[in-house]
Amino acid sequence: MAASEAAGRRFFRCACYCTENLFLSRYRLHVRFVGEQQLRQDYAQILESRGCVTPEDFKEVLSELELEVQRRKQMIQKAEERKAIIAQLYKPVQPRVYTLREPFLAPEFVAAAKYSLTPNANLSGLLRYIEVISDEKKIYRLQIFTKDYCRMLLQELEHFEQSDMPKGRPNTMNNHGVLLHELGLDEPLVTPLREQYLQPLTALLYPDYGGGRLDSHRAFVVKYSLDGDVDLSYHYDNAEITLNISLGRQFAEGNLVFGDYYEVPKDEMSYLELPNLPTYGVLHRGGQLHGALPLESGERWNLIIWMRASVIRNLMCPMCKKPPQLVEDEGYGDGFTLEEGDPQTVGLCTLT
Ligand SMILES: O=C(O)CCC(=O)C(=O)O
Ligand SMILES: [Fe+2]
Repeated sequence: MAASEAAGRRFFRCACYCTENLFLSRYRLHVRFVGEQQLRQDYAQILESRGCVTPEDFKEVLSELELEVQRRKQMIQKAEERKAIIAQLYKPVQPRVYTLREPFLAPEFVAAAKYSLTPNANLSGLLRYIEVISDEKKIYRLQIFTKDYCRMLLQELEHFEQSDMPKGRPNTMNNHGVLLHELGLDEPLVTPLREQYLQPLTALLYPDYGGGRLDSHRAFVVKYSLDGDVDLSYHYDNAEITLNISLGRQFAEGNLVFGDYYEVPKDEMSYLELPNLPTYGVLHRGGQLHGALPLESGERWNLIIWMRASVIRNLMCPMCKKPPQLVEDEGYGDGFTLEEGDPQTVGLCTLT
């Protein structure tokens, strides 16, 4: 895919990527960071309450944040370099998994998508095919892949993980996993999955959240193990709608936890715990607060698809909650678009 183009359109990210939602894993805190003074002013108290007490502790936080900002600024260029190297040198062990075929999908999922495409399809009709986990939280579950496909995909992902290919981090909070677009799985696999099978469902399930107007995504696999990431802090996603598919392997615990939608005041939080069922996917709104409890044994691999609708996010970036300040990016970027006649100016990302 040419830089900044996907299906003939250009996608962008929001400039807040370099200043907002920086995650300090040691203190389990997301912060905004533009400089030392602002950091002290905004976070000294909460950081102290979480154990950042000595001047050295604070210095460490500062250098960690400066490093992360540098990483983010260079990310676009690095991602393009990695993609080019992988395309040229990586030899898949399971080439079949790269191109979506209907037999890879669970029959109920195919039936739900086919039903949703019929002229009189409606929500109550669709709910005959999928499980409602929470009506109020709008969380749904259904089998997505066959067992065989999950096994083949895991074999491919593990082969890639063990190869000496360059690898990016799946997101700002997970350290272990695979970015699907870097591996070349976007165009032949995730895009048709989203367009032909997922969007018919999300159009009925989430009409007010862009479910019928999805036009890009970011897909990645997260891996949890006792010697890597074991859990995931509470957060919301940079997505309108998320699909989280459990791929396996053998594991104990590591349940997902869902709280309320991000706009709901904190003292009213209600929690829902959900085990990971291999081959099944959980659909939720990106703004639904969630996290993952600690894994107790084994390895847990989940495929996460952050689905995006530019018509929604162009009005407000879900991360900084302001109109997006557009910055050039590669591929689907973070899903923002610039429509013709749009008065917004485009900032160029400073690659330092
Ligand atoms: O651990 C999981 O399965 C959830 C991952 C997740 O929420 C995310 O990557 O946004
Ligand atoms: Fe998430």
